[in-house]
Amino acid sequence: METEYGLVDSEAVETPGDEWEEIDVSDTEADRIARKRDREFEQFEERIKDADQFKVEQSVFDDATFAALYKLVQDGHVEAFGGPLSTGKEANVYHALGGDREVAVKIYRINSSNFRQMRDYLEGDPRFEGLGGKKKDVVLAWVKKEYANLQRAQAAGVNVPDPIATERNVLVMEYIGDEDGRAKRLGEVSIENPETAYKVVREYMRRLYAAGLIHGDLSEYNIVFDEGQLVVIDLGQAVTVHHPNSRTFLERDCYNVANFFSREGFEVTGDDLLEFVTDPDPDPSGNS
Ligand SMILES: Nc1ncnc2c1ncn2[C@@H]1O[C@H](COP(=O)(O)OP(=O)(O)OP(=O)(O)O)[C@@H](O)[C@H]1O
Repeated sequence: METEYGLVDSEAVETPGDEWEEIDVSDTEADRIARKRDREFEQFEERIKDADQFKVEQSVFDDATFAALYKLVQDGHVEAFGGPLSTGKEANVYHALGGDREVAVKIYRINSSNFRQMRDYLEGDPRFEGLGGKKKDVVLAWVKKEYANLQRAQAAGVNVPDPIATERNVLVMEYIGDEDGRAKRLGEVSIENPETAYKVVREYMRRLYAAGLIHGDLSEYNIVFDEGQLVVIDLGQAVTVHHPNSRTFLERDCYNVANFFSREGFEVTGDDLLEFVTDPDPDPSGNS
């Protein structure tokens, strides 16, 4: 069954009828179920490979990635895939229909991922102690880290996409955007009141830091504007305060954010922002 989204509807995977299955008397029920599942998976893989939005990418998605997508469909987290929202070096992000809402599906590439840099970002993180240097393990840990970071940020009161599920190298999260497309980045909109926006971002950074996390790549590119709200995205590289370079990452985030808002007409320095973010009891009325 074709859907407007492409065709990865689990319902659409034809279930073979008994008539074309030759029953081998030596088969156990478990064997038959396993064979049926294999066939359904093969059909799913063929359909997804043929879907327009994946055509250019099929060479980079290995069988294990298709199996992960299939599992997410079976578990009801994804019903049908839409088009790509972003095609990056490490991952592609696709729009999709979830069980009851629109979702964003971020698929990391195992092979072309810059896993050495990923490994560096995982260093010192008590959640991933003992992680070896194998490329696949690093990428899979990274996906789990991104999911855990979203959960932690959300619990700390930071507006981030709701994390929904992970499976191997795939992360499913809430889609931030509307029928016209993904939410615009802060750098793509004209900000009416930069001071208010700055204070929201500043408070998000403080909450994140108080929860032991530093975004590590925060700028106008990773903050989006959705229905009057600012939402922080891309928490994959966010590190815990235990990371040996956490202070450097925090300073960089503060300078990037402060420079952006200064360019937008609200004068603030990276040092002012750093002081606010690391102050356990800051004065919220302060302008810095
Ligand atoms: N939950 C989401 N809802 C809607 N769009 C999203 C979502 N997550 C990511 N995107 C879109 O995909 C783009 C890339 O996502 P993200 O920054 O998480 O991935 P990335 O691989 O780190 O990309 P980049 O290398 O460009 O930083 C975002 O800029 C945004 O446009």
